[in-house]
Amino acid sequence: MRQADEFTIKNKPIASIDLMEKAARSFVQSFLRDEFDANQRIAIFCGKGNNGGDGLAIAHLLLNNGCENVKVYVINFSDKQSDDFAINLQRLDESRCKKINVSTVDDLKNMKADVIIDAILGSGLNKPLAGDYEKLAAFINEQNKKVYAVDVPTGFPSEGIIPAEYNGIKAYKTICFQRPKINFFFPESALATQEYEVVDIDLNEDFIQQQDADFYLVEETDVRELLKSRKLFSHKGTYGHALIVAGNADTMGAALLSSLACLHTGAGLTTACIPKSGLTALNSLLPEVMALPRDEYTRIENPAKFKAIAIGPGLGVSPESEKLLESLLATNKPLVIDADGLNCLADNQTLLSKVPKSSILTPHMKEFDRIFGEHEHWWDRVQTAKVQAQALQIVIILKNQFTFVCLPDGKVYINPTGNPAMAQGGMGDILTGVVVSFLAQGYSSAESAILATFIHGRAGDMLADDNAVVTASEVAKNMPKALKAFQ
Ligand SMILES: NC(=O)C1=CN([C@@H]2O[C@H](COP(=O)(O)OP(=O)(O)OC[C@H]3O[C@@H](n4cnc5c(N)ncnc54)[C@H](O)[C@@H]3O)[C@@H](O)[C@H]2O)[C@@H](O)CC1
Repeated sequence: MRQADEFTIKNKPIASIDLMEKAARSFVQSFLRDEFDANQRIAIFCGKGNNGGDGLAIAHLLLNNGCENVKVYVINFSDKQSDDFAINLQRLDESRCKKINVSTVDDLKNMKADVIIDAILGSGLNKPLAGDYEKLAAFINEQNKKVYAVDVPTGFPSEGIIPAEYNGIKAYKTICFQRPKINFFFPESALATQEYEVVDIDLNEDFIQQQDADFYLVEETDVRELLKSRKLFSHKGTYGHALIVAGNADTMGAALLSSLACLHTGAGLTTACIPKSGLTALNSLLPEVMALPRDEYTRIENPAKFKAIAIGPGLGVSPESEKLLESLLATNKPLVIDADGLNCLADNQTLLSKVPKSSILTPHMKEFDRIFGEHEHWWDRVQTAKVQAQALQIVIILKNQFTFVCLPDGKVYINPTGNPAMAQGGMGDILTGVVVSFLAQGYSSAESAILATFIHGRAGDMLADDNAVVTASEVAKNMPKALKAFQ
């Protein structure tokens, strides 16, 4: 973003102070949509860098928009100030805005506010808060008022490890500029902001798109570009045969859910390899799905006849499961490995090096740590996933509210769809069904992983518009609708 700021300033042409003004205007537009009440007391805390400069411009704009009770608190903990902060301070001094200089937190004894705007430190944060800054953050948090953070809450790192003992400002909402910060996608960000909104500040989009980056946010346009529509004269053979090796006597539901999702995302044929005890359930609930009955001696004969194979949901961890997995690994054909398939890898790490290239692993946090080691911070976990995807030349779908799809070339795609209404058992099983379905239809492993996570979350989002909780089978059955929206 910093490079984009510089590029925009050099090439647009736009002076940095005007870019700051544009950022402030975008912030105010969003803030007033949420909070407009001309009588509210609004306290704006401004540091002396560009984040503070934004805060000063915001004060000006709020006054011009009818907010009469705006007070600016200039945080004077350092002598350093940015040029644009100085320009905006001069402008503010010439206005009727009330301004208070804060040299220590004690200067805030009489501070009263209904809403607080945090423009103390932004993306320039280069070390954890300490001393007066830490005290100030604690003071603001203690006010128990709605805090709107400008670009990023003070003390919250935009990238890198988020300390478990977070001591920065706890924002009600963060209004950030042009792109979300990577760290907003980690669960630890809930410590710093309840929500965030991204506002456009007219940075040069072509430049941003051209940048080589490690992290990409998947957008609807990407999905639209990747998804192919079903063709005239096509038949079931066109869309591939998927095999799902899953289920056990007491976890047959996982196999059924995976198969259901595979079916509803368009694989030409779906076969479920399940224990004999599940055949009645499969035949009565999913008549379109074929069965390959399994006992402890079963090996998949002629795996080459399947276009794509998934193994793991509800499979159980046992020597038989491990042997079955090992036999599939030996085919050297990319596999989708989930749940107990992953647990077998964790139990027998020698299998990891045998995972065929372009296979797709779909672990949640615990499964991931069982295989690749404990991680205290999500930032580190994602870095490990990135490194392992490259080292093993596989795709790792690291599941979370925002799922990270780590590709063999080192790129990480962040999936923005999905919601807490989907936090229920079986959701992972259906994701596996969607991934193997796309793989069977001829998409590459990377494409299958990106498309599956997006469509899976989107199908859930559509249902969550009208429902507080959505079940895995409902999400699976909503896949055709989610897909149709992209045709
Ligand atoms: N042209 C631009 O660069 C734009 C920048 N914008 C704003 O500028 C912000 C970034 O501004 P700056 O780079 O000036 O940095 P900040 O305003 O975030 O921070 C100011 C200075 O604080 C110091 N600092 C860092 N960590 C500290 C700590 N823990 N304790 C005490 N001091 C610390 C650093 O020396 C840093 O340069 C963005 O977050 C955004 O709000 C927007 O106005 C959009 C345009």
